[in-house]
Amino acid sequence: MIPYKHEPFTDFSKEENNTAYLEALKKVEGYLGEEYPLIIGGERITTNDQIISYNPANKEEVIGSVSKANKELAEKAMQVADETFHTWKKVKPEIRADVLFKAAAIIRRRKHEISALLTKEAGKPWNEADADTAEAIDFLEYYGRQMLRLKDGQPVESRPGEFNRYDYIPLGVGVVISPWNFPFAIMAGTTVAAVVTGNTVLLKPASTTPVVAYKFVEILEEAGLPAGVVNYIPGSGAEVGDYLVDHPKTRFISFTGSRDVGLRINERASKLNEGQIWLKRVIAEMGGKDTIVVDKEADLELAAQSIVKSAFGFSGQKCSACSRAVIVEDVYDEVVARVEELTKGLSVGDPTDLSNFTGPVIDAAAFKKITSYIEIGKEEGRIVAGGTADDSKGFFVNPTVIVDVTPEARVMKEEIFGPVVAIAKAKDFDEALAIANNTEYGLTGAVITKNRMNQEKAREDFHVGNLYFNRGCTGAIVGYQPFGGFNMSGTDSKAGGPDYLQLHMQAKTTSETL
Ligand SMILES: NC(=O)c1ccc[n+]([C@@H]2O[C@H](COP(=O)([O-])OP(=O)(O)OC[C@H]3O[C@@H](n4cnc5c(N)ncnc54)[C@H](O)[C@@H]3O)[C@@H](O)[C@H]2O)c1
Ligand SMILES: N[C@@H](CCC=O)C(=O)O
Repeated sequence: MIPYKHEPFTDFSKEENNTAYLEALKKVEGYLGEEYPLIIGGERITTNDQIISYNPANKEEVIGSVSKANKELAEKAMQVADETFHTWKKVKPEIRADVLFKAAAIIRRRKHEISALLTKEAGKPWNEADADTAEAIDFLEYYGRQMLRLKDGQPVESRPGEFNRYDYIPLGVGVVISPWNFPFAIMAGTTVAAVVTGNTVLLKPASTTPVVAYKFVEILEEAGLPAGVVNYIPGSGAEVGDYLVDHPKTRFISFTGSRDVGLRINERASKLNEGQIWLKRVIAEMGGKDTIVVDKEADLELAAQSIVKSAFGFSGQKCSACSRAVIVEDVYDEVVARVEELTKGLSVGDPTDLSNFTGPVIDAAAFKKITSYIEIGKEEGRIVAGGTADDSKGFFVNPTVIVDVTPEARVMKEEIFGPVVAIAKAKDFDEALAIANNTEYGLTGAVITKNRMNQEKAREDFHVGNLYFNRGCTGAIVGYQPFGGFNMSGTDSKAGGPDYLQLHMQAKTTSETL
């Protein structure tokens, strides 16, 4: 087994990669508008009620129509997953891991096609789509290897005349609920973590990006995953989501999405339903209001570049995005001026065109929410770049910089999830850190400083799950920067980290008297 190493990103300045991506876009365009059934126990089920997936850069373009599960079909999927659990849990961990390695190999071969589908379905620019696909490969390779490490449990002590063991066994049926913003990586990572540990899965992808999730389930089948281990059941969060979260046979829920839905799931999952004989486990990765702090002793060009890239990459639609910057007053004007200049140089447009830095936001609801926050920002601060939007063809919002806001401003405290960054001034580094900590979230943060003492202060006191020094606050790599946050950012489950798989298993102690 070769050691884990993360999947390299594609260099699109190379002619051959550029050509390959354009060909992949053509391939995807060749299958736009197709219909996709549910997959329950390997059976394809087509429903009259359909979810239509649109291209957010071109509202007229249908990516695909996907059958929509209702409560009855969710119940059928639950029965299948529950039955399949009894056979899948007996399959050796090595074989389960092999399915992941094979799936990684298939995705590697179809890498640009998957990424091109992300460009069309989620509006991801080439580099962002490429990173999403690479991260999915990383999850498969990393979790496969982690399972091989954990398959014989952990060592414990034994006294003379005694043989003690500490093993991990699977939990049961897991409901995996994934978001649209990493529609391949997070959907795939959360699914395979559950699968490789011996559980069966009901996969409910986000309704705006269900087609790429269907392609993933097909890849798992091709890799040899038995029918019924992963069941593909797109549907309404309110109907299918609530039904499965409440279901007495649900053993755990792996959710990634917004704070409000995460809280709802956590609350419902805590209630005992008739026939339920366990406490449901909830893994919840939720929102963020992530800050880059700029110290007075800092590389100011690096600071501005980091803010702009982390705020506006994929139109700020990352839980890790820099949606607030706090800059020490000595360097405030200089950094703000450079952020303004860089932002004004960004091009926004159809992400199929490599020359556009960023594309649309995901849908009409996101467009409305983000533009209404821009209006709030006009009252709370001063807009120095962007502030405009256009939804005539797709949902385009220009990267927006709001400066001179107070730490208590709504644009400084609430997750906007779009290309909007709010900037506040602090009198010194300590005040900057206090402002950075004044949200209910605690996901990512970055500090740009050359002052070692301030860096160490931040290492201790900046209360976020992922803290970065002298770089931006997005782009965690599986196995290198395990990802997850504190407080309202979720259960800090650290996807892509050494403790993640254990969340999908329970430990069993056996003790034999010799
Ligand atoms: N912390 C992380 O790792 C992480 C990663 C990606 C995204 N996010 C967060 O996700 C959010 C954006 O994603 P989104 O808009 O898809 O989030 P969302 O909460 O609207 O939806 C997430 C998923 O939950 C489902 N859902 C909705 N209502 C439900 C219910 N009542 N019961 C069960 N499921 C339900 C949706 O259909 C979707 O599949 C942002 O807040 C972002 O910060 C967090
Ligand atoms: N893991 C990603 C963010 C995932 C949430 O949107 C990052 O580190 O940028």
